[in-house]
Amino acid sequence: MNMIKLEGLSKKYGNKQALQDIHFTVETGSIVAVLGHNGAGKTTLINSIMNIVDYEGRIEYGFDQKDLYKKVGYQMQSSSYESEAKVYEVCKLYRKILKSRVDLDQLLQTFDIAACRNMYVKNLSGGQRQKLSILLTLIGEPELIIFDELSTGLDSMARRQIWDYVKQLNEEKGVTIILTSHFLDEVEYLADRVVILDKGRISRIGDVSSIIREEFEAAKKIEFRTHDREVFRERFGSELSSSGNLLCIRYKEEAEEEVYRQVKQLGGYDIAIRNYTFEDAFLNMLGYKLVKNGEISHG
Ligand SMILES: Nc1ncnc2c1ncn2[C@@H]1O[C@H](COP(=O)(O)OP(=O)(O)OP(=O)(O)O)[C@@H](O)[C@H]1O
Repeated sequence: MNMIKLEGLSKKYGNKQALQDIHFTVETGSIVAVLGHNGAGKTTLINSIMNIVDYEGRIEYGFDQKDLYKKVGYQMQSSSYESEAKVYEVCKLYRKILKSRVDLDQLLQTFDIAACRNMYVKNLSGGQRQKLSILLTLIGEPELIIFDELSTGLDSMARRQIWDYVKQLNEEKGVTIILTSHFLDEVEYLADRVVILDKGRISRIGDVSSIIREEFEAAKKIEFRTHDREVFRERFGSELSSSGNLLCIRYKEEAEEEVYRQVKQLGGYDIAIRNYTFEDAFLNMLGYKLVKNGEISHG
């Protein structure tokens, strides 16, 4: 069953074509990541789904469209709730507006911010604010939650924690999730399916695992250090690449033992055999490069 179906979605701001002919579906119970560099059209796509901007094309919902704001929880990039208010007051306000009966104390405990209930929102740390903004999307007990840049600005501990909350919500409560992201590790950890936007168009769509398989077939990689790169360059030619201090050889799975033996024999050390990741696939297919924190930009 589909939660969302987009057919020929396009959006222009003046002369600027922000989205062009977007087609895809979001299955109920799935996690779909929309990935793309700055300005690729991610927020415009989400705003169209939320009916916040006008657009051309068609969006079908797996529920009555008049219930959009009841069925969908939307965590926006910049939190719009009142930062001069206290945490518990904001939660109560949301519960009242959404006519919800959800147990706020329990939610605050789940998100590990019960101790902050009487603090002003403006005094929360970045991670606590982010947790609060996720908590607020849950008050209406939505069937679909949209996270726009789920973990931007968080440290690595807080990111992991937030990812686990999101996974739990999806697995235990069956909530459908759409998230936009710049982060490949986040997409690989969370998403069943990924939609890659490039300048307002879909450049690739598919399951995370099939994208990796399609990009690398049955290849794996062996990474290692060496004091003599030249000898490896001569032996492995174009199958050899380097990343910082490491050398990497791409090989077909059946050649594993032989490649390992040769790397050792030629003086490779700190040897590790790895599967290709979504990050490898993404960089390979689009010529993106990684910048700080694993964020992506056009190479
Ligand atoms: N209100 C607007 N008026 C004019 N142009 C806009 C407007 N909003 C977005 N754009 C343009 O549309 C394109 C897509 O923007 P959008 O914000 O959807 O991208 P994004 O992928 O969410 O980017 P980011 O990762 O930086 O948030 C960009 O070129 C942007 O400059």
